[in-house]
Amino acid sequence: MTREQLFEQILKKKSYLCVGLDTDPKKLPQHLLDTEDPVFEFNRQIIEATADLCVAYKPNIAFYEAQGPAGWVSLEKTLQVIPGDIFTIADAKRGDIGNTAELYARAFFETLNFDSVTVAPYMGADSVKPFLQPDKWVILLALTSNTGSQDFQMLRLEDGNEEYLFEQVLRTSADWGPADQMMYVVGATQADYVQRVRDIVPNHFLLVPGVGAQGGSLEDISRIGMNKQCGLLVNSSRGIIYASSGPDFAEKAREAALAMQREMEQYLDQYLG
Ligand SMILES: O=c1ccn([C@@H]2O[C@H](COP(=O)(O)O)[C@@H](O)[C@H]2O)c(=O)[nH]1
Repeated sequence: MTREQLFEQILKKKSYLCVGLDTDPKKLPQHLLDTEDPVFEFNRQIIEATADLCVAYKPNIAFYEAQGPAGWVSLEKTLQVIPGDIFTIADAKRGDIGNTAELYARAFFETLNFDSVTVAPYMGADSVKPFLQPDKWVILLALTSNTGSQDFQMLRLEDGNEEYLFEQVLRTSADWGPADQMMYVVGATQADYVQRVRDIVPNHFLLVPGVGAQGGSLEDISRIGMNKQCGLLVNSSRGIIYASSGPDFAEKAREAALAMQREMEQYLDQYLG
């Protein structure tokens, strides 16, 4: 999917919501457990209930890998029921030497036909370049939402500018490819630093996890992070897909997604540059 197509969807749906399909077999509603593929059935109903409210789905690959071969089957079937105009993100956090990275890119872009994949930039340019493909996106971890982001990302560099390491990561990696093939992960819990991110990458899309269960503010991230093409995909996983654990799970997921979409509609009116 191109940047223009993504922006078109954002304007059409008045939403920059990404629904995280972090489907944990242990958290599935009881009544789905005797279906042929409970994980797929759960995802199918979540997608049916939320597809008109979101512009992206982000299965976190760990939830599928942990199930062995059956998990990959559930993931493949899930991708087949996601409407073609919705952006798909393989949250896989890969990163390896060039020839291995090529195989990761093939796995997610060709075999599974995802639009994008998350990658850790720690191994540098050659580990990222194989993901720079036409109409596909690489989403680099920049400033993550967890407390461990302090350990490395927030280290001050002794380079005279006293920049944080995450700023150097943004500055260097922004030259690896065009802004219409690269996004950055920036946690919603990091609102205090989002202006610093925007000072370095004003035009890139940011994938923003960490609202809802992790406590990040949708308002703050929208006010500080939005650019002329919105430039934000805000993810919520548990807050939407586990809004209820009962037979009404899909209905409650829709209500949670609708609440976020309505808030996003306001921010698009207010902050779209
Ligand atoms: O910095 C990061 C990078 C990735 N994630 C992932 O996003 C979702 C968040 O789920 P919630 O249930 O909405 O908290 C999950 O897949 C994480 O692995 C992140 O949280 N922070």
